[in-house]
This record gives sequence, structure tokens and C-alpha cells, in this order.
Amino acid sequence: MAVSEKMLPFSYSNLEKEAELALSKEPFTYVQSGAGAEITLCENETAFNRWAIVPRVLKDVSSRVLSTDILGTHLPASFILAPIGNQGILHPEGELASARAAAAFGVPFIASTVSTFSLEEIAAANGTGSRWFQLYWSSDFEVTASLVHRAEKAGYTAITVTVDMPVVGYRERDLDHQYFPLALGKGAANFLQDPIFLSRLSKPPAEDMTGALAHLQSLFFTPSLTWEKVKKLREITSLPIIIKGVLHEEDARKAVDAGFDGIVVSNHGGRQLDGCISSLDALSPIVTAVAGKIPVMLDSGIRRGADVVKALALGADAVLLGRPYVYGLAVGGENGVKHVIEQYIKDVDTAVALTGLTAVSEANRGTVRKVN
Ligand SMILES: Cc1cc2nc3c(=O)[nH]c(=O)nc-3n(C[C@H](O)[C@H](O)[C@H](O)COP(=O)(O)O)c2cc1C
Ligand SMILES: O=C(O)C(=O)c1ccccc1
Repeated sequence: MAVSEKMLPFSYSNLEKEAELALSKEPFTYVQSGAGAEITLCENETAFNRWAIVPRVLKDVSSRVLSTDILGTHLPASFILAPIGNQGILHPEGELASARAAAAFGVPFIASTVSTFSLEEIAAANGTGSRWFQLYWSSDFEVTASLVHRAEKAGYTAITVTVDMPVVGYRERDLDHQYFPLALGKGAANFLQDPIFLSRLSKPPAEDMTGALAHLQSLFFTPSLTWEKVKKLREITSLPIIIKGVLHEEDARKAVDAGFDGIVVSNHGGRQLDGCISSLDALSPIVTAVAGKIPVMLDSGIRRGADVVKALALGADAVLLGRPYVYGLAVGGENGVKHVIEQYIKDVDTAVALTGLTAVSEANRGTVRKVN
């Protein structure tokens, strides 16, 4: 039986196991692992166990609204697919398969700057689906501006700028394998198809790929980025701009003051600073600081429907789904991602009903209790 015909797992742990079987050890480790001793990676999940839903009964939950709208984008079940780079290491169709699966359910897809396929190719696969573009600020401003303009032209309706990677996290298990997909050219498509980037090279990539990838490495990280500089994004796009990777409430306040349109509370799935706070623990002070002025989303640790309800109860407007859908991609390509999305929608629906809600918007601080 082909992988796609096999019954795909429902549980996150079995999905992860199937992905491990489907992949060689380097790409699997790249997805699964976190930085350092993986304390934060682990905390992202255990933080959800410190909160319990306290359900209400006899509420007539026969009809339930799972959807929400964020910055003009419709989310059928209050989640978006997180930007995950280098998806071609997991399946030959990479982001194309994920973007097609997302479109089939009307779930928005966030395409990464370091995708295996270019943002235009992903847009074509996503078709009439909805999509945002995730930006890694490049130290060459004209390259950054070119990526943003291409995203606008290709029908992306928001820019998510990720700010938690001034340098890459110390990922011990990737170091053990010496496995770095960007250096291997697995996330270079957006650059190799960019007229400004290409104009910087002394030889075209077809003649000197090593040189092209070395140039990419040299401009990719921008540790000198500041609030002042990132604000320049506003001058080059009229799309909503969301800042991803905020954990401190003071930074959330700064994001509002700087004119950002949304925040993603995230520690990058525990892949950047090990020992930093879990996303869920960071959420409430940020929600208080933002005071409803802009939407607040959360990722890092969402593994099932009840996690979505807990995040919304603690004040998130929506969540991003990360590792689960790329494990689906590794196991079954487009069908695997479809399977994961379908299960999450069902699981969110079940959790909402059993919590005693008729709409996700009813989840509030009284829906959950801190239990340890
Ligand atoms: C393999 C992998 C690659 C990622 N690539 C990116 C990326 O290119 N851009 C980005 O903003 N975040 C990236 N992230 C972080 C995700 O967007 C998201 O914050 C994280 O996966 C959430 O944690 P979770 O998957 O454990 O729930 C990546 C995460 C993983 C697992
Ligand atoms: O792996 C990641 O989390 C990621 O976003 C990334 C992107 C480029 C280089 C290294 C890591």
C-alpha cells in the first residue's frame, strides 16, 4: 500500500513517528529538534498542561462558529499554517503540496522567505486560497523590498516579519549532523528568482551556485536590525504587517506604538533561545499590554483542539499550526497535510462543543483555570 493510501495517524505522537520513518535522520531532526537542551521546546507543550478548561454544560452547542477574521483574512477554524522553510527536504512537492492542501480547506498559508519553491510558484499552487508572506529581513534592503513587492503582486495579503532570528539558534542536534538546509540551497528559491539578488552576483547561479549560496548566507541574517529600521517596511507596502517572535510585553507595546497591525507571540517552536519563556506563558501579559488595539496570535506548542481553546481563552485571537502539518507533509504529501488540517478542524470543533461554547469568540479567561 502506498503511503498516501495508508491510514494516517490521528495522534500527534504517531504522526511524528510516521514522519521519522518516512524521512532520513537529518531532515527529520531539523524539523523535530529545538535549540540547546530543548527545555523551551518541551515547555511549549507542558505550559498547556498548567491550564485546564473548566467546561460549562447544557448550553445548546448544536451549532458552533469556529471561524474568525484577522486583518481581512478569514480563518475557518481560528488557525493558520505557520511559515516553515525548506519544505522540499520533507517531500518533493514541498510548499506546493502544503499550499494546495491549505487552499482546499480555505485555511490561510504563510509562505516562508526560505521556501524551497518561490513565492510565485507557491501562490500559483495556492490559487484562490489565502496566503500571507513571511519575511526574513535581509541586510540588503533592496532585496527585502523586492521580496515584499513580489509578494504583493502574487496575491499575498499580509506580511509577517519574523524578528526572533538575529542569529540562528544553537541547535545542537543539527550541529551533530552538520545539516543546514539553507546552506544546501533548499530554501534559496526566492533569492535565486529575484532580479535584485541576481544583479548582485558576479556570475549567474547556473555557472556558480556555490557563489550564489555564499552571497545568500552573507545577506540573510541581520543582527543589526532595530525597531527604527524595521519600521521602514511601512514605507514599502500598504499590506498589513504582523510582527512574529514577540515574547516580552514591553516589546508588544513597542509593536503597537511602531504601527504594526498584528503580533505573533512565538519562540519559534523552541528553535532559537533555549531557556526562554514558553509562548503560552508569555501570552497573557502581552494581551494585557496590547489591550485589544491589534490582533494577537500565538504559536509554539499547539498540538490539538483543546490547545486552541486554551490559547483563545487566554486572549489570543488565533493560532498558528507548525510542526503537525509538516509531519503530515512528510508522511503523505498534499494528502497528508489535508489529513492534518481536517483533523484539527474536527478537533477544534469537538473541543469547542465540549467546553460549552457556541463560538470561539466566547472563550475567555473564565473558560480556563491555572491548575499547577
Ligand atoms: C522546520 C521548521 C522551519 C521553520 N521555518 C521558519 C521560517 O522559515 N520562518 C519563520 O518565521 N518561522 C519558521 N519556523 C517557526 C514556525 O513558524 C513556528 O513558529 C513554530 O513551528 C511553532 O512551533 P511548533 O511547530 O512547535 O508549534 C520554523 C519551524 C520549523 C519546525
Ligand atoms: O529553521 C528555522 O527555524 C528557520 O527559520 C531558519 C531559516 C533560515 C536559516 C536557518 C533557520
